[in-house]
Amino acid sequence: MELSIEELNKRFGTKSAVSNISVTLQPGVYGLLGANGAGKTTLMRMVCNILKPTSGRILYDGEDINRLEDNYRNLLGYLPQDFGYYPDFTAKEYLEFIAAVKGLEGKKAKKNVAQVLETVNLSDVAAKKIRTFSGGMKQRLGIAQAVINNPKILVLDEPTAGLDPKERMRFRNLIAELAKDKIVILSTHIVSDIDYIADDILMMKGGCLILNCPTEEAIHSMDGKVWECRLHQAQIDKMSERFRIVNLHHEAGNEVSLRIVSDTQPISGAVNVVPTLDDIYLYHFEDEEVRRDER
Ligand SMILES: Nc1ncnc2c1ncn2[C@@H]1O[C@H](COP(=O)(O)OP(=O)(O)OP(=O)(O)O)[C@@H](O)[C@H]1O
Repeated sequence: MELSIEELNKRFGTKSAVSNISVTLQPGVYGLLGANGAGKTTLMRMVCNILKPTSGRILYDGEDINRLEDNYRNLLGYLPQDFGYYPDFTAKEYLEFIAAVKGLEGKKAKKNVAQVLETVNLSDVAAKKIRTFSGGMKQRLGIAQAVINNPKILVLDEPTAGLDPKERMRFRNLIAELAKDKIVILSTHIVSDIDYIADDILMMKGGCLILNCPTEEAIHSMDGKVWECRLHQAQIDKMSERFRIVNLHHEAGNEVSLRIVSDTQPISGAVNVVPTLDDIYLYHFEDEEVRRDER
């Protein structure tokens, strides 16, 4: 199974939201990272064939997705950012409704509804109205509707927005479990959402794909660029003007320990440390709003 995105462009008037993206996806979890407005949603909507590209094409196993029509839709599961649910439906009613929309009927629909409720751990509350659900429960219901047809391609747009740390962890485990034999694309601007579960990192900036490689490789690309040092409180302002500070921790006696991303040693005495995904994000998005780990 292969999804090939070829020279994909999307313009809104004069605004280029997605610029010339080419990437081939195979089963695995792809973490789509980028700041707000980077073009993640636009790319995902094109992958789901909801939005037509200005130019370029997307092929599923060599066939243009436009030609596959309903067959392609049946392969897809999509959790949009603004996932709309019906507050007066129970979880079960809602999933039965989605199953019908997706063309599942009778016993098959019943079986799949029960199965996905189990998978997302909502069986106990299947008969409760969605309006009584917490944010995390609603997001899990969102995942359930996306996977009800056992899709080959699962597209999740900012699926952890509004979740508390415990829900985020549960969510990560759920995705890892669901990802088998699927192409999963998960967009986020929160690095920790994809830490551990993304096999590959796709990083977007200003509509362009600026990084496309296995997560391990992306992390190793930062080898020798992440530093730690201890400084006096009074030196911090100067350092933060000159360098990208990933982390800052106040120690005893007016000392501060700093984690810095820099191509060269920022200050004598600074030592190289093992990089993380957070460091990569900051390295590439120094000029933009940085929303890192919200654990
Ligand atoms: N329908 C539209 N009309 C005009 N401009 C649009 C439209 N949709 C998106 N854009 C613009 O395209 C750019 C990319 O938007 P997109 O929503 O894809 O980014 P994103 O990375 O998903 O950001 P976010 O995390 O905020 O959702 C933004 O500048 C946005 O304002």
